[in-house]
Amino acid sequence: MKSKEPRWLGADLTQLARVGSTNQVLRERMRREHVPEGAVVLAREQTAGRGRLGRVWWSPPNQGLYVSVLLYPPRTRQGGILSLLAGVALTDAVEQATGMTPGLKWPNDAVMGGKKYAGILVEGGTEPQPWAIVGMGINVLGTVPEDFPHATTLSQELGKDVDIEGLWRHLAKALEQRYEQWLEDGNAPIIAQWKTVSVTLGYAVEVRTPSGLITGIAEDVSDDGTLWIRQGPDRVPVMSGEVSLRLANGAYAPRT
Ligand SMILES: O=C(O)CCCC[C@@H]1SC[C@@H]2NC(=O)N[C@@H]21
Repeated sequence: MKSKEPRWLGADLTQLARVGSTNQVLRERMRREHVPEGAVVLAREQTAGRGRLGRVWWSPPNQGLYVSVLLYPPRTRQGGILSLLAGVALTDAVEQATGMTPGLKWPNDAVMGGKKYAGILVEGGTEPQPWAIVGMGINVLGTVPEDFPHATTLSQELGKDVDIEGLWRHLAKALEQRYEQWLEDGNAPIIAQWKTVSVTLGYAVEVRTPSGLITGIAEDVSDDGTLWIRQGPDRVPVMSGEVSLRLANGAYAPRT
């Protein structure tokens, strides 16, 4: 995909040294005033970074890219696809910034060397119009503490430092391009790209879903973002959940 300067994403940019959560900063501003689409909040450190499922996102100072972007997806479109879209854009950006192609584990864990280096949290609503805050936390520099054995940083995997500002420039462009591609062409090209970097399809998996544990072979992701698990003659759809991949020894890799 051709790389060009973002035209609207980041035109409204708030850069902060230390915040609780960039998603929260953007949400609070939305409660006070109309915020334009493409508004960005970037921080060098988060003290209460939010992860999926109520977890805390480790966000030490000057080591990561902690960013939230506001989008107003059209009412007629499935906003649920945005977390997969953000994963695809992040992969584009890391590839452009480092020359390495990382992977994506469904729905949107960004992985390199079998470990998670970034996470995506999309929070949204429908009033007064559909909105989505796409929050991305990327472990860029240094190493992760030992109590996160399944996490990593980009520099740890690459064996050299990665420029956080440069990575952000690539990410802003990629996110704008993928979002515009989605507005113009729909879900299919995003899902097709997601599949090319999938570290899920073809694996034996265990998926923790709101309605229980599902095991089987991850067979497909349909254009609406649903993961399909093969269980013998049956195919089971999974709309949301956390995937663990089965390892060679038969155990499931703990969720990242
Ligand atoms: O659990 C996950 O994998 C998602 C982590 C998302 C973390 C990012 S950091 C920037 C933004 N602000 C937050 O509070 N969370 C997201």
